Amino acid sequence: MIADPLVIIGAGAWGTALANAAAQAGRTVTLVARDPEHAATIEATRENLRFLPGALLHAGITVTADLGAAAVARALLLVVPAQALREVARSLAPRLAPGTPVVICAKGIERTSGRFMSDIVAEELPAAVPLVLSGPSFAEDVVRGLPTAVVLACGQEPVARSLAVALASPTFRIYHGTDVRGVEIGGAAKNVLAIACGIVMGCGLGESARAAMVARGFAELTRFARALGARPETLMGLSGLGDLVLTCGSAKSRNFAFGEALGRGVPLAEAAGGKLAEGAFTAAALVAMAGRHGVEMPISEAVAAVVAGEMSVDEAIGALLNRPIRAEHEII
Ligand SMILES: NC(=O)C1=CN([C@@H]2O[C@H](COP(=O)(O)OP(=O)(O)OC[C@H]3O[C@@H](n4cnc5c(N)ncnc54)[C@H](OP(=O)(O)O)[C@@H]3O)[C@@H](O)[C@H]2O)C=CC1
Ligand SMILES: O=C(CO)COP(=O)(O)O
Repeated sequence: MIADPLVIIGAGAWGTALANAAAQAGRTVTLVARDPEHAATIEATRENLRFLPGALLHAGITVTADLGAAAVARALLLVVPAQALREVARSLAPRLAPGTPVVICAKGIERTSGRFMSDIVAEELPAAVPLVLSGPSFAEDVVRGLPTAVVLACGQEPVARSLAVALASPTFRIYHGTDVRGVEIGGAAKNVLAIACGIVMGCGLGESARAAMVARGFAELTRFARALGARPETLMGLSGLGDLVLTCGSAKSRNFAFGEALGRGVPLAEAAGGKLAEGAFTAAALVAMAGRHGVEMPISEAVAAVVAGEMSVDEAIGALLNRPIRAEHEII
């Protein structure tokens, strides 16, 4: 597939890291920032001081604030927060050539509509070919060229395969697949579960509690995915288990760090420390969707209640610890 020029919308931490990874893979990359001043500073310093300091941009990357760059894109990466994705997709609609592959890199569910990111792209960019990229990948690792593996899913298998080849490198291994729903569920739900693990650690409940939380979190995420028609094996892969293990086990995760701060008693309004914790926005939508499908997600429900200010951290922990004793695989 011809993926040049590759246009990346969103010059935050992940957009910048992906720009470097794609340039390393040989792509011609344009990185589009929202703020012209931010774009000019990155272009001049070759560093994204605001979101990813300490990493130099690959020489082949052009930085701009002009969304019009999307008009010549042979492939486009959408790397803005999940709650901004619709607005950004809508503004791209008149600019994008029909049939352009649009890779969703945000991990979340739209709060106001309860829609997945691929549904939003289908609504706002009906002529595009939607793909979802997800998996264990901290921007600061990827931008340094540390190795990881992610998954790229598209309903059209040949598009997923050829774009994976176009964007991959030995240190940024991209597997491909067709289970778009499964891949996006993994990315969205793990953020909520990472908040739960952060709370556990912030409260000092210990590593055993965290491991139990990961396992029970994985159980509820798999139940949810199955009810929504995703393939269970997708959730056992990079976008489910892989990313869950990463973000539930590292304070480098903003979702985990947010939960950890809550667990330490930092007030809700300050716990994210000005950083993006996607799970805080996704939790309520995830739980509502689970409810509509008759799926029990007690950990996600507890996180949703805490981030909505409806339950204290102690009450949420108490509610989870005092659930009835059941057979391990009883809840469906
Ligand atoms: N960071 C990571 O390691 C990874 C992140 N992701 C996902 O990628 C997505 C983006 O995260 P990340 O890059 O880390 O976030 P950052 O907070 O680092 O950056 C967000 C970027 O989006 C821009 N933005 C915010 N709102 C809008 C809007 N309404 N219109 C246009 N641009 C907007 C911001 O621009 P401005 O500066 O002008 O506000 C900023 O450049 C999230 O869904 C995250 O879960 C996925 C994998 C890894
Ligand atoms: O998705 C990520 C790593 O795969 C990044 O996690 P955070 O958004 O929690 O930092």
